[in-house]
Amino acid sequence: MSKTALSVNLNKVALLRNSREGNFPCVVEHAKVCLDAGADGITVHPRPDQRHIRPHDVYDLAELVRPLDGIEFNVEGNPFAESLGDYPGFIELVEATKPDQCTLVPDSNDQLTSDHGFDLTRSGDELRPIIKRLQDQGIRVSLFMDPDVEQIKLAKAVGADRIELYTGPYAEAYKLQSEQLESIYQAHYKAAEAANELGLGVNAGHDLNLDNLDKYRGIPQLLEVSIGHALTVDSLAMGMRTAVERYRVICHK
Ligand SMILES: CC(=O)[C@@H](O)[C@H](O)COP(=O)(O)O
Ligand SMILES: NCC(=O)COP(=O)(O)O
Repeated sequence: MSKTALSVNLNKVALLRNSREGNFPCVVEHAKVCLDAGADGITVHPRPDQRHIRPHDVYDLAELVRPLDGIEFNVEGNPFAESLGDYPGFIELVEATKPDQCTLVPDSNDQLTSDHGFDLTRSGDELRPIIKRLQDQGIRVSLFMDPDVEQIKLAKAVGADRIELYTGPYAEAYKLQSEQLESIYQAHYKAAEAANELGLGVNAGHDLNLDNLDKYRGIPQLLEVSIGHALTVDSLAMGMRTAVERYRVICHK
């Protein structure tokens, strides 16, 4: 099994920082801790309401990661998110910071968190020029998708480089050890197989943790997982360096 890149999502470090004036905890300093501990990349999800990641975080992290060989910066968000206050609009922010990868996510501004993939039968035509516009600037484009083979075929048709499989329902089924766990896992397995056959890279994320990650690594040719919420909670108990090392061991075995 080839290694899976671990991209640490720092949204929740920013959430804690935003709960007081000032810059404590510092997002960039925690990115350095994660990278020193062996993370393969950093992910952020700048939302228009700036509940956690703010535009300057994206600039700061792009500057930190850019010179680091083999380390990637992944910026996730709603491609149709418009400017709001000093939030410049998602695509504008991505174009200004030029991350290695941009993961487009169909989130509305009022969502608590990301909870579904794209329906490309509805948004595919709108996404196609956005995908090309980012790719023309050297940015790899990934689409946040549910494990639906027909939708995965549309992701290829609109020109995506990769998909990110939304693992929320898998994580929930794993936590409950529900009867649906194996069927959900098989749906992800089949979606990844279809993506690989189409030449789409496979990423995954949302609610992955130290319990459910090992099983999920059985997904074929899983290139990257982005993990933030559970890893940050784990960091409260064991420290961020140890937490990242624990996730890295699973990702790289
Ligand atoms: C797309 C996804 O599942 C996560 O990348 C997302 O960043 C979670 O967003 P919150 O951290 O705002 O819940
Ligand atoms: N794309 C998933 C991500 O970046 C982090 O999701 P979570 O681990 O915070 O649920």
